[in-house]
Amino acid sequence: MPAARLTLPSPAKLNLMLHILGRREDGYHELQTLFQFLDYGDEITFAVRDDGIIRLHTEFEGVPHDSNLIVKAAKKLQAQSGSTLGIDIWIDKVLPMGGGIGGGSSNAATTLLGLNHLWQLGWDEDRLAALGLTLGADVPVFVRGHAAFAEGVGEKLTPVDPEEPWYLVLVPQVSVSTAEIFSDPLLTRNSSAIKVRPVPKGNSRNDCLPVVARRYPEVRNALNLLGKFTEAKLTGTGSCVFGGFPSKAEADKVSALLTETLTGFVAKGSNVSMLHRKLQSLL
Ligand SMILES: C[C@@](CO)(OP(=O)(O)O)[C@H](O)COP(=O)(O)OP(=O)(O)OC[C@H]1O[C@@H](n2ccc(N)nc2=O)[C@H](O)[C@@H]1O
Ligand SMILES: Nc1ncnc2c1ncn2[C@@H]1O[C@H](COP(=O)(O)OP(=O)(O)O)[C@@H](O)[C@H]1O
Repeated sequence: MPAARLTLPSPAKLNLMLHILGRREDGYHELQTLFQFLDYGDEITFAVRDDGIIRLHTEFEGVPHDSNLIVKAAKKLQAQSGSTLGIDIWIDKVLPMGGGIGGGSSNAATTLLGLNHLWQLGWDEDRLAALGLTLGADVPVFVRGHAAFAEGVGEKLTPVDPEEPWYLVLVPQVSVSTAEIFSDPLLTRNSSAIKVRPVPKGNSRNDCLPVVARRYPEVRNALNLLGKFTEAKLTGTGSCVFGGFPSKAEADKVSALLTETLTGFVAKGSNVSMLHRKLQSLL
């Protein structure tokens, strides 16, 4: 019998590269991207209720209760599994919203995996990932929990094991709308598909970067500042900017210089999500 209460991590992700290959008829874009997790994220606490009610107790600025991806994920799982149980949920939110580090998608995945465990549904990862995709393109990789090369709109995943450096992630104080970037006429949408695996070196660009940097001076500034110390990259559609370092000490050193004027954090890259490491430890 699993415990009726559980606290689980909800890690961030980085897109180590992101190429846009084209636009589908439904308006969504065909991508090739490399996802890696960070050992850094939110913490979500779940407590089972026996009356079927789903309630998120933590308020989010600008996100109504029923639009929150945590609530949406819980309601979909309850409806599709036929469970009569409910859940109380609290979140310690540290991940910036609209930062391209996947906080909302990660929260949805942690909810799906946490409730699968607490409600004893016995769903396998394929089923949870398929449900997750209906909530957002990035949810499946968080459900699977392994760094991955992603294709399609992000749902075709091949596990990969890139290096796991320490990262300094800068958080410009702007929220970038993914839909806005993907509808910009200046976006490059014709990168050729990479056919060989693993992705050859020299393919680390993010096709969204020129459009995001043009629209957001705060992002441009972060790229310029970090670029003085290491290759500075954009994750997803931004706003976060990151660079890799061989040790925590080196990342901390640059962080101390830059975070005088910019918000940021240092975290280790990880090919196995800390959510999955925690779930493994419960078995
Ligand atoms: C591009 C990525 C890379 O990780 O950006 P970030 O959001 O993380 O920055 C993601 O795949 C984003 O996934 P996600 O944030 O879940 O996007 P969704 O909510 O599914 O889509 C938001 C909107 O972006 C556009 N969109 C999104 C994904 C995609 N492959 N093509 C698109 O054109 C669509 O207009 C869609 O309505
Ligand atoms: N639990 C949640 N955490 C974060 N954002 C959420 C959540 N639920 C809904 N959202 C909405 O999703 C948007 C994108 O959030 P997020 O996933 O954090 O950014 P990104 O896709 O840029 O990494 C937010 O601006 C917010 O309106």
